[in-house]
Amino acid sequence: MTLTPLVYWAQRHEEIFLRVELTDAQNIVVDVHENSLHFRAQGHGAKGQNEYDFRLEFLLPVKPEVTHKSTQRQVNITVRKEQSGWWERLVIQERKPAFLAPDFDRWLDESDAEMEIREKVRLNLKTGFLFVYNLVQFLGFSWIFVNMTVRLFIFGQDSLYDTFHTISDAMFLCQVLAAVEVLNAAFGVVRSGVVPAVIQVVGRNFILFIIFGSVEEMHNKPVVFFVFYLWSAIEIFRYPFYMLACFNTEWKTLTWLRYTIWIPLYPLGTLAEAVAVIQSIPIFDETKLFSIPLPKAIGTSVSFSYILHIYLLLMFLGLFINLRHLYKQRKKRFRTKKRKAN
Ligand SMILES: CCCCCCCCCCCCC[C@@H](O)CC(=O)SCCNC(=O)CCNC(=O)[C@H](O)C(C)(C)COP(=O)(O)OP(=O)(O)OC[C@H]1O[C@@H](n2cnc3c(N)ncnc32)[C@H](O)[C@@H]1OP(=O)(O)O
Repeated sequence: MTLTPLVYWAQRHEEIFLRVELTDAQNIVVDVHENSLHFRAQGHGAKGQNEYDFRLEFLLPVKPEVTHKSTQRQVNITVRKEQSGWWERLVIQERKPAFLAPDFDRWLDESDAEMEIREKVRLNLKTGFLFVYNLVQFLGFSWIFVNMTVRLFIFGQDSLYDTFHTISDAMFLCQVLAAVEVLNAAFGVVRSGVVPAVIQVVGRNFILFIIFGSVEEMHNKPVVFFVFYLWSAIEIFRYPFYMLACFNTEWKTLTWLRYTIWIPLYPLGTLAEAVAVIQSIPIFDETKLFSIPLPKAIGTSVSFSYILHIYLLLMFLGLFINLRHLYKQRKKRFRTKKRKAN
């Protein structure tokens, strides 16, 4: 005897979902023809182990291709609508068949489904934007790192003296773009802390634009090489890690590198930046660049080097905040991974 199983349904603008209440279904046949669907299978349904069968005459045309997946408890069928849109009911007859009921687990009304579409579009746009941003930064920092490495091999120590002239344009571009990371954190585009991102971006750009960019005497100092090399050494791992994260993918070695090599690089990078600041102090004193003029009664001007002394203190505060942040991120990442593995 052929029986009818219970069938639950829900829809989206593009597709129809059917859930057939049959456990351990076998020999499943689902035929879709113009407006109709015919299902046949053996399994355990409301009337025990038997052959179950049903037919639906859809309200509007559907595409002939159909996908179905059988789990231990049910058979899930997805049918694609011929034209995107919202159906006022599933079947052509106004009285719905007795075996058919709404699938409240998947049920959305039209406005909820539209919101779901908008959310999907928003997510796709966000992923696309982040992927392109990370790709551009990866290419920029890779160019910097490879260029500096090749020049070091070819010109040896001499290459330390002309880093600014050969690399600074690319570094300016990458570091200006890095301001996006502060905005991403501030507007919740990514789950980063705003304070660590501000410290990172403002800290580096201060060194790049004020200490190196505006003081010509700093351009041919070897410290530029060390600062640029240490900055780019982390970024050639960090950005590809983010690129994979955009697609919820990861490569274990890359994840390990992203969350580990900051341990030596961050203190070394801060040290190199501090050396640059210290080397620039006498130059600022001498040239009076950026000095703050005072009223005649008090004196001539306050040298920018006072600000630099304060900045040196801020650097170590910033270093502490970001080391703590990176340590927490590392612990969170590897703890979650271990838990998932157990
Ligand atoms: C206004 C007052 C300013 C005062 C300034 C004072 C100056 C202080 C100076 C301090 C010294 C600075 C020294 C420094 O410049 C030296 C160096 O950089 S040396 C080189 C070594 N450096 C590093 O290793 C640091 C590299 N930078 C970073 O790691 C980040 O910039 C940092 C903000 C420090 C941390 O990153 P974040 O908070 O984003 O952590 P995660 O990477 O774990 O990300 C969290 C989650 O967000 C996702 N995410 C983040 N960004 C993206 C992206 N672009 N695309 C896609 N996804 C992204 C990420 O996947 C994580 O997701 P989940 O939680 O799901 O895993």
